[in-house]
Amino acid sequence: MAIATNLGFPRIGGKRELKWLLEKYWSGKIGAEALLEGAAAVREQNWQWQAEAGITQIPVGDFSLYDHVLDWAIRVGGVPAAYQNGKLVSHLDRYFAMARGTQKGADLPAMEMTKWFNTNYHYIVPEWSADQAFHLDAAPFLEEITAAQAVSPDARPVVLGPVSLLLLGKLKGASESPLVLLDRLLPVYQELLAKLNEAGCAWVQWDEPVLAWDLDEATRTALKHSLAHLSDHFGNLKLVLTSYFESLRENLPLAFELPVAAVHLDLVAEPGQLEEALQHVRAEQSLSLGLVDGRNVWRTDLNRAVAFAETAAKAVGSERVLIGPSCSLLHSPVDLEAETAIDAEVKSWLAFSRQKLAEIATIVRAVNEGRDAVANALHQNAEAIHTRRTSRRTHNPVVRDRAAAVLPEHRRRGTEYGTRQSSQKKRLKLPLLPTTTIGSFPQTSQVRQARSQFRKGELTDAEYQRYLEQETETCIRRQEALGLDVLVHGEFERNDMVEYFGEQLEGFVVSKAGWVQSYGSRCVKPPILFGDVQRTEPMTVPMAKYAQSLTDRPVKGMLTGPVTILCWSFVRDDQPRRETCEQIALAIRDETTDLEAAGIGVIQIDEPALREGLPLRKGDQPDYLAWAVGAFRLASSGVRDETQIHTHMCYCEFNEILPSIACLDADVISIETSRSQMELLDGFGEFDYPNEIGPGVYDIHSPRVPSTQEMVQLLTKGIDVIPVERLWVNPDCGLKTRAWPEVEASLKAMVEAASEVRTQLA
Ligand SMILES: CN1c2c(nc(N)[nH]c2=O)NC[C@@H]1CNc1ccc(C(=O)N[C@@H](CCC(=O)N[C@@H](CCC(=O)N[C@@H](CCC(=O)O)C(=O)O)C(=O)O)C(=O)O)cc1
Ligand SMILES: N[C@@H](CCS)C(=O)O
Ligand SMILES: [Zn+2]
Repeated sequence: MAIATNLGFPRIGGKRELKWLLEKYWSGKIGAEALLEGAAAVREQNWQWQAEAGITQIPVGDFSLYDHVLDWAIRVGGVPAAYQNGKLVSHLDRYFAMARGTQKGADLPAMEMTKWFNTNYHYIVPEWSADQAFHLDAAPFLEEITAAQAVSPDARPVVLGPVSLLLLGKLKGASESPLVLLDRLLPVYQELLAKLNEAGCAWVQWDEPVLAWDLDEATRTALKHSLAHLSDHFGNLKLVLTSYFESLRENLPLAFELPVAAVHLDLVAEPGQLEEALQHVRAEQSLSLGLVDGRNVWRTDLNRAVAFAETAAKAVGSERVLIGPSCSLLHSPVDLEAETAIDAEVKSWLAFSRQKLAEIATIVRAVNEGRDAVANALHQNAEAIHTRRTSRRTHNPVVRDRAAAVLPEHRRRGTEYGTRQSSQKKRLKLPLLPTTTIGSFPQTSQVRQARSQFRKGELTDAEYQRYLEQETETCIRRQEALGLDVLVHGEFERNDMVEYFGEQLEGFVVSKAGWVQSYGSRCVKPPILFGDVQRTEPMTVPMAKYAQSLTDRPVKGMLTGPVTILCWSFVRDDQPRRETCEQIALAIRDETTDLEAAGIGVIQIDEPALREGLPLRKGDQPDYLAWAVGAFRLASSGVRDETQIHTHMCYCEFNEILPSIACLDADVISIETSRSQMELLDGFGEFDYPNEIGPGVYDIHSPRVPSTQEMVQLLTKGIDVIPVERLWVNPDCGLKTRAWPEVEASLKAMVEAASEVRTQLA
């Protein structure tokens, strides 16, 4: 009998219960007990939903109060020395100090956060030390297992394997790989396996997501070594080795060689790997088939999925087949049933997490009981798949003709950067080291509430517009008073920098409650890109014009770039991403040229997700970079020389893609650098980045107000690397998550720092 499994469920809760609990706890409105009780209720609900849907092996340990990588760092004793501070009294104080920093009692920054593979989820980067000692700290995990077993006896613990855990972290103060710590870490995993045996677990999900990467010999050896070493301690446990987001490719033979009871295949990333897996699966091994897309929202083609499952079952026997999603459902919204406003036709094409569970159960029944047992479900599914495939809404000839007519000159500015720079200098008349910000200003609860009231009809369109204009005007006046050189309108009208555009572009629908965790309590609601994309009217021009009408200083037009809109949306899977990106680029190009025509002289096109979209395998990267850069250039190059194009990037290591960043040919790029004390900028210097750069001089992720002097030092460092006439002064990223008092204080210090450095240079 094939088994229904799941690799992980969204932890934020159907109504973002965990978000509200966390934020209340952080603001002191509730205590630890209420937080933990509330979190346990969300976890329990998740298990119930999964069990009711017919999932036998429900995951346990996938839930987290903030981040599962942080949980595992702590479970193996990886609390950096600074956080072993006696002033952090409780386990929770320490946990959240590591996740978010603290200024209560101890003064500690947050640990580094970065992207989880190629997703928009961010994890906390474990910090290992050369003298790292490990010990098992898994009591809460074991308690969770007991609680899950009460819901479903075959609950399956999710363990982040030792090789991935080490490699996802950084070994501080050493140039060696964190894998040098592996032998010290393995006894902790050995102890954990003993506890899982004691708990009566049968299967364990052994996540080694690094298998999705190109692996060097050291990592391959580490995987072999770790599992060979631990296999003596498996006892009754059966390990399913899991990786996701990519096919296993050349790592596939290695995965099946390892002493594991099953290997998981992300068959959404690459269906073709099933055939190869059937060649390598050993007689005693099972196959875990990731047939339901865990990170997108489309209904699974069940007839096709069942055919795959049947092929596997025929080859190895259905008792050796596990069926599940391609990856954890962490990256999917919770429940499509909550969506009462999505267009009925599009809704019939969608499946969120709860619907995906039902799909898994249907595939399993089809394999175990025969297709007839689920004939209705298969029939309905086939109809939905057919209407989606043939709908006119997914094929707009006007859009397709326009995309087909794009010529190389549409991706080139009229002249070289040097010529443009002099036209822009003449027009903008900016001082040396111009100061600016990245776009958003605080999204206060009043701003969000006004939007919420407008949506509920409690504010009229005119009232809401007036409110937004007032906020914008206040923001402009504050920037003028601070003495910033290039202003922004503040983005008060935007719920999110991608969803806002999804709401306005044809080819998208937006959900009401399709939240996905981005980091900690912060969530995003990716718009759903189902069809051909077209702009029906200007999206940002009226607000940009209004903001510019308030001041003599230049106000930057603010757009999100095509690659970022693509990466942060749920994107159609019926055509190559490059084609979809090209359509978005054309829509943004229209907006760019309309902003220019409206008199906006500086236009920023944000591309913070350019790096995130990079394929995990090196061999696939050049192709992606070529079309992604091409899309940005298509979006940005329809303007005249004197119109200055900015771009912005954050949350990533840029150095490996520097040549592509230079190819974007933006006149100015602002980048996140302050957390690395401008180290990132060294790459730009060494590479001899040709255009202007604004390295972030302060970290916007923390409420801490930086001093003028520290920013003077950072700028001085910047001048060592980049010619001063090409340097800009700005924060790391937008200020939407911050509060006004700290924003004003920080920007005041930033403007002072720029002016002090100008004086030093005069
Ligand atoms: C730059 N980042 C972004 C990423 N991805 C995006 N799609 N967008 C990004 O900006 N990835 C990388 C980073 C991740 N960073 C962040 C930072 C901040 C957030 C965030 O603050 N998210 C908000 C939700 C934002 C939103 O869409 N809000 C809506 C709905 C607001 C809401 O909940 N309204 C309540 C009432 C609120 C009240 O009364 O106060 C309601 O309707 O019930 C809006 O503004 O209209 C969050 O809260 O998590 C995300 C990623
Ligand atoms: N313009 C956006 C970019 C965030 S990456 C902002 O300022 O929030
Ligand atoms: Zn940013």
